[in-house]
Parts: sequence; C-alpha cells; structure tokens
Amino acid sequence: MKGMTGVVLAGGQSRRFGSPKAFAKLNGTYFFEIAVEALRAVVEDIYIVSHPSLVDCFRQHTAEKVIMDEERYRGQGPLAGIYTVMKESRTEWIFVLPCDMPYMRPEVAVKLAQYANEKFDAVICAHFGRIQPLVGMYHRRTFAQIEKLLQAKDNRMKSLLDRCHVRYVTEQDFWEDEIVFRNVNMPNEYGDIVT
Ligand SMILES: Nc1nc2c(ncn2[C@@H]2O[C@H](COP(=O)(O)OP(=O)(O)OP(=O)(O)O)[C@@H](O)[C@H]2O)c(=O)[nH]1
Repeated sequence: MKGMTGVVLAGGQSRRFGSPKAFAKLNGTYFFEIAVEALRAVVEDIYIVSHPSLVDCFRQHTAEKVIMDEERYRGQGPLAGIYTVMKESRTEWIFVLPCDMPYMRPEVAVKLAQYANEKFDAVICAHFGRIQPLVGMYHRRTFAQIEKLLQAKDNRMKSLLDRCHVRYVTEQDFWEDEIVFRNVNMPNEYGDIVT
C-alpha cells in the first residue's frame, strides 16, 4: 500500500528468552522474517528497528533496511522504535509488527490494512479482548504525542493509545485464529507446526 511503511520492532532485550528472539526459528524461518513476510503483503518499504548489538547480525541476514532506535530514546521500548521510523520515513502511516509473534500471517496484515482511514490516529488489533498495540498502524499525526511521551519517560503504549482516536479491530471485524497473536517470551512457549 502506498503511503505506508512497515516496521519490525526488534530492539528488545529478550532477557526472558535468553537469546535474541528475532533470530529464533519456527519451521526453519527466523522470527523476524515471519514479520517481514507479513508486512511485505501490504507495504513496499520495510524497516527493522533494533539496537546496536544486533544491527550487524540483521544486515548479514536480510536485505531490508536496518536501523537503530534514536539514541536519545534508546532503551525506552517499542515507542522509541515507532518514533525512530516515523522520523526516518515520511509516509502517512506506519504498520508495526513485533519480532516475537512467529504465528503471524500475511493475511492478518492484509485484512488490518483495510481499516486505515483518515478518521483514526491508530488502527490496532484487539481480538478476543486483548489489545495488541504492537500489531497495528499508527498515523504520522501521532508523532508529536509519541515524542512528548518519550520526553516525559512515559514509555507505555497504552499511554499513547489513551491519547489517540483508535479503531480497535476485533474478531467481529475479521476472524483470525487466536494463535497468530501469541507472542513468545520464553524458549518453551512455541514449537514447530508439523504438517
Ligand atoms: N525498536 C525497539 N523494539 C523493542 C524495544 N523493546 C522491545 N521491543 C520489541 O517489542 C516486542 C515486544 O518486546 P518484549 O517481549 O516486551 O521485550 P523484550 O525486551 O524483547 O523481552 P524481555 O527482555 O524478555 O522483556 C519485541 O518485538 C521487541 O523486540 C525497544 O526498546 N526498541
């Protein structure tokens, strides 16, 4: 989709996982590639936003653009990643996915993208009663609000959503299996799908 940039958030510490989650594999595919593939269904331009220790590793494994969280806000979580890409790319919308949802599917991105609408500041998945702030789209007009929160050291995605006009997309809008929104924090929380 024109006017939209894809973002894989991959700047976390993976402390609970014990090694960088982006480079864990499901069915032979790196987790971050699963997110890239989903985004690829709706955008041309994709950024992987990570931290300095992983940048070289990403560059060895992907042709996508790899950038680091803006230094000023480094360590402030996904909000810093979103801020960084909004600064870098000039598109109206950015479509965010985390690097730790290995069951994510391109169809989810395709269906969600249909809800991008000038009336909203953000379009966020909220299937089965669970808001997923890292699965959704943020309009460029949220940039000033994001910056304000980061400056105030309020890093909560919820703080941003509370200040935005959000379209929450639920299972009433389109059906998806619950598993696609499962995020992996510990090594024992996922397994290959045997077909
Ligand atoms: N760009 C960016 N992404 C982040 C940052 N913190 C977390 N993320 C990403 O946000 C998603 C959810 O991260 P979490 O599972 O909450 O945190 P984590 O640091 O990866 O894992 P833990 O260290 O175990 O908490 C993952 O895709 C992370 O890579 C950050 O500071 N910058």
